Amino acid sequence: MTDYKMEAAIAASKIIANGQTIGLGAGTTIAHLVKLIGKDCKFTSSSFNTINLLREHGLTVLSPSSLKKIDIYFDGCDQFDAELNALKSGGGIHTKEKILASMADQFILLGDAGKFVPQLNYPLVIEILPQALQVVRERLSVDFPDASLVLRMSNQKDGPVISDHGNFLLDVTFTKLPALAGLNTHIKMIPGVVDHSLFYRMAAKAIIAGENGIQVIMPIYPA
Ligand SMILES: O=C(CO)[C@H](O)[C@H](O)COP(=O)(O)O
Repeated sequence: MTDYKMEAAIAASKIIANGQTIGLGAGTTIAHLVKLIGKDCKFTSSSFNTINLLREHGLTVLSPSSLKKIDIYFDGCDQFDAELNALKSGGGIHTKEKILASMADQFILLGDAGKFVPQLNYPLVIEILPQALQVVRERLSVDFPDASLVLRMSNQKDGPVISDHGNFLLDVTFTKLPALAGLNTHIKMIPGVVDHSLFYRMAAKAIIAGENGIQVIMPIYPA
């Protein structure tokens, strides 16, 4: 059976040029890409696992805090739509991922064709300062009364998952995702919210692989 994530990673590896600074996110498609890299580049990553993999492959890893910009940021996602709005909820590291995506000349989404959906319907995750959990929950339950709000719990220890920044993660499932432009700013403006997992109109292109081969998708914004 064809490994479509590997196919997408192979296509992505051909874009990388010697001397570039490359940012990498998390997940299985990115792990394939790390194994394929044959260029003399510098790397940075938002992911503990990806950093370890880069080091195992003898690649140069820089701290994101030492950089102002990067040439390309490649990352997977849970879902994306025709505007290349992406939900990156599962990994719980969207805050760092969004910073790297914003630093890149090009943010390129990678994955199998199943990630491309007509309408996003995956849960949104919100990173919240612990002291603001109750007030943010209350605000969300008033503003989005139909949404289910679930504090992400650890299955490896007692208590909630703690983010890389010492915060909580709240998974928000909407019956229907509200209009994305408004949702993007509305959630971000709630005091106590660090960031949410909707990457609104940030990606420059998506490279996906499926039954029809490799597709490079550019964002289409309505007039
Ligand atoms: O955004 C993410 C998690 O929130 C990851 O990048 C995504 O899940 C990776 O997917 P895959 O393992 O299919 O490459």
